[in-house]
Amino acid sequence: MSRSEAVFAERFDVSRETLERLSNLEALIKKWNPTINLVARSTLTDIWSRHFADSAQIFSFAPENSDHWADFGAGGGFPGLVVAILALETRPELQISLVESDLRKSAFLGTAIRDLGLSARVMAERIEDIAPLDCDVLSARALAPLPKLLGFSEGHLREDGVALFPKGARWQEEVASARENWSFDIESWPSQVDPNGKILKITGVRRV
Ligand SMILES: C[S@@+](CC[C@H](N)C(=O)[O-])C[C@H]1O[C@@H](n2cnc3c(N)ncnc32)[C@H](O)[C@@H]1O
Repeated sequence: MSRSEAVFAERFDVSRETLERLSNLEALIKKWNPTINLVARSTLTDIWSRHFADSAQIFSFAPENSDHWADFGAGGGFPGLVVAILALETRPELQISLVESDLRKSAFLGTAIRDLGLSARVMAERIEDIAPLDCDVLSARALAPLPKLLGFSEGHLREDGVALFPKGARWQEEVASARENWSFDIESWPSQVDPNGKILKITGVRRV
């Protein structure tokens, strides 16, 4: 086991099977990345601490009784594929929808789901075009500023649902800007991978 795998395993207390699936995902990302740029090349040597840990911390903030998780702009599968891997053993009933409009990236997501034996569906469409998802957890990493994310959540996130958005150093500006048109409750936790970042947990989203 590599040092980064060992650190991840200790931090998130996951099984050997989960580690093996994450290792297989790492290999798939490295294989596909030169052609479709799933993650920044500079982070390829750091997939466990930059991408897997970031996704796993988001998973840890979701309510345990949630039943439908949607990841918007899933890209190379962060956090959505990692959520599907972590859910496989701990929450096998969780329905997972990965929305990704780029056809090559959505093909990658489909291949990863099949090869790793995961349970998730890929929607190769623009968020603006999909039918209401009726999800109770919505995540999006590196997709858009908060006001736009709240617009995306409208019509998809249940009234009592939870949005989980990792944000960087300017998160407070994004929250202030979102307050101009939206009312919501917010909790935030320091990100374990970005010293200036936060994980935002947003509930009770309504237009004002
Ligand atoms: C910067 S990438 C982030 C990918 C992934 N969430 C991550 O953190 O590694 C943003 C992704 O969102 C997708 N995307 C952007 N706008 C979208 C839209 N309107 N509907 C669906 N996907 C979209 C892009 O194709 C891209 O893969």
